Parts: sequence; C-alpha cells; structure tokens
Amino acid sequence: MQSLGGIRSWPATYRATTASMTTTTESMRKVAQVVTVAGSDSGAGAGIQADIKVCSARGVYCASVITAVTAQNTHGVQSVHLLPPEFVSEQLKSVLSDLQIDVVKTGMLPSPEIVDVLLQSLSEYPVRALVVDPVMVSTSGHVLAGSSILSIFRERLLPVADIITPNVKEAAALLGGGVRIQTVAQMRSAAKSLHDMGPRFVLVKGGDLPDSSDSVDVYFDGKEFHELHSPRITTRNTHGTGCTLASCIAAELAKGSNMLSAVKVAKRFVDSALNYSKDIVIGSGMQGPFDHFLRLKKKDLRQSTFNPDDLFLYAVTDSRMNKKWNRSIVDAVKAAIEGGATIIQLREKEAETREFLEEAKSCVEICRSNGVCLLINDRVDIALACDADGVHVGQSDMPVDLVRSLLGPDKIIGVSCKTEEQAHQAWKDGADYIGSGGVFPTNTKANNRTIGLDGLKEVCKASKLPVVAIGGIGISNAESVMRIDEPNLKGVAVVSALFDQQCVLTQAKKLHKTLRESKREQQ
Ligand SMILES: Cc1ncc(COP(=O)(O)OP(=O)(O)O)c(N)n1
Ligand SMILES: Cc1ncsc1CCOP(=O)(O)O
Ligand SMILES: [Mg+2]
Repeated sequence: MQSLGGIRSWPATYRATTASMTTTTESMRKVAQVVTVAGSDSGAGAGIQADIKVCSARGVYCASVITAVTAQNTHGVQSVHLLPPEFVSEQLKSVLSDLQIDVVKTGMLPSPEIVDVLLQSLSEYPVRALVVDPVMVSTSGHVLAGSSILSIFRERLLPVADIITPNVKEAAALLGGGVRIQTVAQMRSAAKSLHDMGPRFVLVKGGDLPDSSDSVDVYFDGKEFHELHSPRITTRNTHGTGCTLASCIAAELAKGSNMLSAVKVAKRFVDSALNYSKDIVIGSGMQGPFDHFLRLKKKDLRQSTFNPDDLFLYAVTDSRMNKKWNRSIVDAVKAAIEGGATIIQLREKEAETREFLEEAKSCVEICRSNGVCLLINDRVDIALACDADGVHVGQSDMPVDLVRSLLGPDKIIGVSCKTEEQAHQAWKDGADYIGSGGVFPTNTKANNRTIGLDGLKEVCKASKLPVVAIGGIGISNAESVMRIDEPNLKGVAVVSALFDQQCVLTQAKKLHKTLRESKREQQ
C-alpha cells in the first residue's frame, strides 16, 4: 500500500457501492467509520473494547478485527491466545470488502504473520489513513508483542502508517540499539528518527517520563515539532489510555480532521476522561479502566466539551492594535496559536459586522485545524453565524442565561466578574468560566475598575467555576498572578502583551514559557 499525502483513493468496490447507495435515496448519510485491528481485553479497559467505546463516544462507527484474546483484568494479563493469521485475514476481508472504512487503527499485532496479513489486506482495500499504536507491553508489564514483530514493523508497517503513537518504551524498542528516552529533548530526537522510518507523523507519548509535572507528548510532522502539554492527573484508572488516544485520533481523522487537530482533540478527550473518571472504582487491582462516556453522564452537560485548562494562555485580539501593527486578525490569531495560545477571543470593538463575520469565519477555520477554541467577545450573533466555540460577555452585555438559551448546551460561555456576587450569579446562570479583572491598571479598556490580586482571589474563592485573570498582565507580572495559588485560577488573558507588540509569536512563546515555569514552581 502506498502512503498517500492526504486522502487515499477509494477502491473500486467502495466507489461502486457508495454510488449505488447515493442514487438509491438522497437522504442517505455517510457515517464515519473506523476498524480497529487489535486484541480483546476481557476487562474491557483497553484493546478492542476501549477502541469501540472511544469511537462511539466520538460519534464514529467502529468495526473490529480481533488479533488475540487476552484474559485480563485490573490486576494484569493472566493469559493470551493468538488468533490464527488466516482467521485475522478472514475478518479483515469481511469488514473491508463491505463497510466503507475511512481509517484503520492498529493496536496489539502479536506476530509478524498477523502484520503480514494486515498489510496484504490494506493493499487490496486501501483506506484513507492508517493509525498505528505500536502496543508491545501492557500497563501491568505483560509482553503483548515481542521483539519478533520489530523488523516487520520497521520495514513494512511504519512506512505505510500515517501516524504512529508509541510511548517512550515503545519508541525506544522500535529504534533499537539501546536508545534511552528520559527527557523531552530525547523524545524529540526519537520522534525524528522514527519519522525517518516512514510514517507521515509521529506522536511520542511522554506519560511515563520520570520527574515531569506535566504530561508532555511530542508531535513531529517531518518539519516542525509541537510539544503538547497537559497536567498530570493522579489516578489508578489509566488502563487503556494509549488505545483511547490512538482510537480517538482515528475517529477524528475519519470525520475529516487534519492530523494535528485530531491529535489535539484526542489528547483533550483522554485528559477529560481521566479527570472525569479519576475516582471511579472498577475492579480491585491497580490498573483501573476509565469511563469514555463522560459526555452522556455528566450532570451538567454544558461543561462537557470545555476543558478549563484551555484558559492557560488566553489571547484576546484588539482591532486597533492589529491596525497599528499593520496585521490582519487572521495573522494575529495564527501567530498567537503558534506561540502557544490555548484559547482565542476575537474582541473587535470597532469592526463592521460584515467584515468581522468574514474574519471570524477564517479564524474559526484556523483555530479548529489547530484544536484551539475560538470565542467571540460580546457578539452572540457573530458567534452563531460563524459557528464559534462560544462567547465572552461582561456585566453590561447580554445576560448569560439568555446567551445560553441562544447558543445551546454545548457552546462555551465566559462572563466577566469583579465581585463575589457576580461570581455566584455566573454559576447559577450557566457560565463555563469567569474572566476576572482588571487585575492591574490597563490602557486597553477605558474606565475599568482595577480589582488587584486581592479582588481576583476573592472572585476565585467565591466560585466553583474556572477563572482566568485579565487586565494589565504580561511577562513581567504573570508569575505574581499565578502565585495567588487558587486551584480554580487556570491562566491569564492578555491583549496588549501579545498584540501591541512587533512580534506576536515571540511574545506568545515567552509568556507561555513564563506561565509554564510558574506552574512548575507551584507543583
Ligand atoms: C477573558 C475575558 N475576561 C474579561 C473580559 C471583559 O469583558 P467585558 O467585561 O464584557 O468587557 P469588554 O471586553 O467587552 O470590553 C474579556 N473580554 N475577556
Ligand atoms: C478586556 C478587559 N477586561 C478587563 S481588563 C481588559 C483589558 C485587558 O487588556 P490588556 O491585557 O492589554 O491589559
Ligand atoms: Mg463585553
């Protein structure tokens, strides 16, 4: 199977079937489809069972080709039974010759013969993308695919993979030669060496890195590296994390995402699921599974898609500043994201509606392809028209409960609060987060009372909602803000520190680094 630069061409059988289906009735809908080629986990935390749950949770149909059956629970793997390669081949044929599979995701491929039949099937029935999670050892330390598979992985599977998602141990095993991966710098170097083996994208997962307060994954596209940070979640329920991440990437690709966006969404999904399930008790062993269906179960469905950690570096645009520095909103947003902004708000007080809408649509596209949420300041109409991820309103803008009724349950709503009472009301009205400030004096917003660090602390203490600090914040004082050490203070929102600057990218990178360092100090 040749590795295609983007979308692979459909096999003739698929095109014929789709054509006849679409002529049958106009209303037929193509459903995004993944097949997982992996092992069964009787405890249902990982393997085929996890893959089906993830895809279902992400709205994607998931077929399964079973390579091995494991007797497994939260204590570990008790025994493994490999399926004959001919039978794996039969399953592949059944699925790929009938269903309209968009993406193949692989997990446990326990023998070279099974990898061989998979490669044969893929050459006969090409798909749009191949996601390879090179599963080798279970969470409990049981070998699921030994060194016999390494040469066929290196020589034949990796060259046709669109993305591979090894953890540091798997990356070291694939590279061979006693490579040690214990730092982010070594993860980058491993990602590059693995990329040289042929996959289009590499994600080296750093969850097992020693001495790291964050969980850092390194993504490499052949040219650029991205470090994807998320807070480490302390829980026993981590069994199946790798399968979940790879399946979620596959599901997002099947829905049409580009690779970076799929990876970011997947990482966010895993973090949210881990966080949501950190206290559940299933089984008596040390490797508990987690719950993939958080969206269905969360009492407050409104907050299910919003990750409070996205408030870490909140970039708020300003039309006057962009004009002054002669850059478009789109360029400003691109640079902020590249520099590490974790959420964007378009605050374009002077823009004409038509022009603003067009710019907002372009920004939605950029943000979506980078897995970053985009909110609109004040203008609920613009947010609806461009399908932004949400809105930020102040105390004299449209009331939050009305915004909620207009935007529906899934959009993000932020509200400005200076006082305890406003913070209580924000929760009652159904806001997702609070913007609190101005913390320090600012020229960006006229006639705005400064509340200081004490005022910020008061708002944080008064609410269960996540809070982002705003007003006069930049590289020189961001650390003092984060040092107030309130658990729901998630980050800083800045306008001039990014956009009233010659180089948005440089300033964003510096501010991101400052925030990371101050967070590390607190841990
Ligand atoms: C994250 C964030 N926090 C506060 C504000 C201020 O909003 P508001 O009080 O409505 O004032 P304007 O921005 O509309 O002037 C914000 N925009 N973002
Ligand atoms: C919109 C807003 N809301 C409270 S202060 C402020 C302005 C923040 O701008 P800057 O980061 O340039 O001080
Ligand atoms: Mg406002």
